[in-house]
This record gives sequence, structure tokens and C-alpha cells, in this order.
Amino acid sequence: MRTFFQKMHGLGNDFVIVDERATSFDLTPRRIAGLADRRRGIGCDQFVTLSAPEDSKASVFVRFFNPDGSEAGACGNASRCVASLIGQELHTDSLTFETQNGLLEARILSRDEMKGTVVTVDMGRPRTDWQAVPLAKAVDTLRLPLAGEPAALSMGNPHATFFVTDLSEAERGPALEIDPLFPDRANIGFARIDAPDRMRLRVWERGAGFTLACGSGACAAVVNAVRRGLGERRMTVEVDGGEMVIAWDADDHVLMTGPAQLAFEGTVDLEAYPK
Ligand SMILES: N[C@@H](CCC[C@H](N)C(=O)O)C(=O)O
Repeated sequence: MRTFFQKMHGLGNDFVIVDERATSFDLTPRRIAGLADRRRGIGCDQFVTLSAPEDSKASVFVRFFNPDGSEAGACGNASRCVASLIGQELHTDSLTFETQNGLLEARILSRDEMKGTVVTVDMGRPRTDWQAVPLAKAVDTLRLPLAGEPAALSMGNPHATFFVTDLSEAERGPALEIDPLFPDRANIGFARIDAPDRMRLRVWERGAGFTLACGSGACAAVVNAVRRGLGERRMTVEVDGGEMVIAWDADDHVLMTGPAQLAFEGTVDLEAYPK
């Protein structure tokens, strides 16, 4: 039996999306890793599943998996893609969906067949206490005791942001992801502040490596820039795949705006990938 999937991306951060609302599939971490493999599978930065929501306010429950099979509590770019997809299905420009990190609200700002959909997702409140990140011990999350003193927080997933003048420092990402200070590993961002309202960002993603864009990483970088007095509450974040706008509002919510695009649709024989 073949299973339908959609391949979408937000600024080149790409996703395979499988709908389990009607039928649930046996998507084990090993099978997800096989499907996410760029040579032997469909290939993606994250694998996303849609299932029936538990909360009646939500249209769908969304889960995010890295290509190593691990699950993430948040994924900004995939959230915009799911909002675009479900918004189209339900003929609405405003929707709520459920994630492991709670309910997220999204608004479709525009749709264009060529340029894709522009979506704002309310990514919720950042958590800056060390237990929430999580960190292995009680330290100041504004300046972690690591060379370069990154700032850390959780956007539903763990992030550390280094403020650098030279982005080649991003080479440290792989070693830092697994530093003992991060018991659940971490996404490691390297941000260069180009103006109070603009930064250039590269993120080494936990379980995925460097991606062309990391939405939750962009949210974390802007919040951390504000916490460190380095940037304004609304910034344009330039990543390898393009630009998104992040605004940390007065209610402590982080709003992420950027594109979402359907690349292609297909079917796959899930049984061909070992459990
Ligand atoms: N690409 C994502 C983040 C995906 C999850 C991350 N790798 C993790 O393990 O937390 C984004 O756009 O936010």
C-alpha cells in the first residue's frame, strides 16, 4: 500500500508531511530516519505528522521529527507550512493547531502560487529558566559557561545563541549540540548583528545539522539579542535560505513571519523502510 505525502519548505528548510488523521501509520524513529534520508529515502530536514487534535480549539495535532528520528517540541518553518496547508483545506486564514509545546495560532497573510504563502505563527512565550531549556545545572541562561558565552532559552525546543562577528564560528555547532551542559542536546545558533533591526543567522540544528533556515532558532536569536541589549524587539533575520521577520511582542509572545511553499506531492511504500 502506498501512502500519500506532501513535501513543503520554508526558506529551504524542508519537510515531508504525512496525514495520520484518518489512518495512523507505523512511523517508528528508525522508519522516519529512513524516509528522511536524502539518498535512500524522500529526504527532508524534518518529518511532520498530522493527527487528530486533543484540544477542541485546534484543527490538527502536529508532531515534528528530526532526520535522526528524534522528536522536537517545536519547528517554526514547519509550523508555517502546516498552517498554509490546513488553512487551504479549511478555507480559513486564521487557525489554531496543537503541538507538544501547546496550542499555536497562525494567520495567513497572503497566498501566491509562485512565491508561496506568507504566514505569521505565534510561537508562544520563550522560557529562559535553566530547567526549561533544559540545562544540566543551575547557571545564568543569559551567559552560559561555555567559550563565547551564548544565551540559552526554550521555544518549546532547546536553543543556544552565540553572538559573533565571524559566522565561520558556526563550525563549532556539531560539538556544542552534544555538550554535557545540554542534557537533551540543543540547537546552536550563530548570530551576527548587522543593525539593531537586522541579523544574519546560521543554525546547527539538533538531530539535523546545518539547515537553510531554522524558524525557532530565529525566534530564539531575536529574544536572546533583546535580552543581551543587542537588538530591537522586531528584527529581520537573514538565514541561508532567505529572510523572516521576528517580533517579540509586549505580551511576551514571539511572532514569526515568513514564507511556506509546497514543493511536490507523492506516494511512498512505508513498508519498504525498516521499523
Ligand atoms: N527547523 C526547525 C527546528 C526543528 C527542530 C530542531 N532541530 C530540534 O530538534 O529542536 C525550525 O524551523 O524551527
